[in-house]
Amino acid sequence: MDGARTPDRAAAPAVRVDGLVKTYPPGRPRRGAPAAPAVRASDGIGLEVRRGEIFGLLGPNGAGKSTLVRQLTGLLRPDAGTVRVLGHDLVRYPERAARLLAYLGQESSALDELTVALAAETTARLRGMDAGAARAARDEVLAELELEGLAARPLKKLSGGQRRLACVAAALVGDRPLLVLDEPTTGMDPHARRAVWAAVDRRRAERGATVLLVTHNVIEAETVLDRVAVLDRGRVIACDTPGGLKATVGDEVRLELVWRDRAPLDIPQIAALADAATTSGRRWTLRLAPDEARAAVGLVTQGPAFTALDDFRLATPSLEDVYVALGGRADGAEGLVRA
Ligand SMILES: Nc1ncnc2c1ncn2[C@@H]1O[C@H](COP(=O)(O)OP(=O)(O)OP(=O)(O)O)[C@@H](O)[C@H]1O
Repeated sequence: MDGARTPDRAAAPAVRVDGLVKTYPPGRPRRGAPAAPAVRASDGIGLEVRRGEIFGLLGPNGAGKSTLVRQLTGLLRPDAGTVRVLGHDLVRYPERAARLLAYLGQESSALDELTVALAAETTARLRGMDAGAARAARDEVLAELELEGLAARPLKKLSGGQRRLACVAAALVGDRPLLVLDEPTTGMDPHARRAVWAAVDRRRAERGATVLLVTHNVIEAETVLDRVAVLDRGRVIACDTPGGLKATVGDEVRLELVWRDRAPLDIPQIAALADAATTSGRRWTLRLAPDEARAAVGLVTQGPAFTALDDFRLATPSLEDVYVALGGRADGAEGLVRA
């Protein structure tokens, strides 16, 4: 057996990936359309996720996030490279994934015919719980995600956000040590989103679970993640804490000014600021060192400049700024959706 005698499995990281390569083969030409070229969706990926982390995979559409997690969960075989989950080699033994991790994919139509309650209970049974424990786990997760009112409804008759929430509930039963969640909050309202993040965090805090989260929602990523890997064209182009990544763009501060009518350029200091600003109608955006930003805020919040000012906002760089600074495709940056 692989690693049955491996003494250090207990100390192994939650996930360890080395040299992962996956190329989708070219498609066949179809009537009138040329053959689709081969796509190298994982291009030598190396990653380590520590136990107990909430670790994010961030990147634009088509960056290779889902391809990566499908290899991490034993669903897709890499062309080359290794995947170890809690010390288990999932390329050699993909069948072990089922007891090591819970995976919530982008599509989850498998549960469509079941009611919300049965989806959670059946998943718990499939994860090895006896009937009584499965019912208890079902009741607990439905209460936690405030789904009791929908318990008897089939998933296929729910709204998109409700359906997604029911799928999250099913993914969370059975206490798997690793939760792999691909865009779990898609389509959910803020209340449901908060319930999901609280439930995820509880599993980490109370049960020591590790969470690997795929997202392109920048705001969400900044608030919930311990560390984040930025993917672009099948490669990890950065991996750090959100704060560490933001530090890579320096300690610049973004200052946005919105003028009531037009900027008071007759004030010399404002005219000087204009040179450094990117303007869009009445809106100016400035990237400044913290002391310059402080001085600029002082300038525009008093006297005649203040009279001309409609609004201002001071912000530290976002992960979106980082992504662009790291050289992510300009078109890809549009894939980073704000909440
Ligand atoms: N089954 C497939 N056959 C061929 N190419 C594929 C297949 N699945 C994905 N791809 C291609 O592989 C690349 C990576 O896709 P993937 O779905 O992993 O990206 P992603 O980062 O998850 O994107 P999104 O944010 O849109 O979900 C893309 O160029 C995509 O078109």
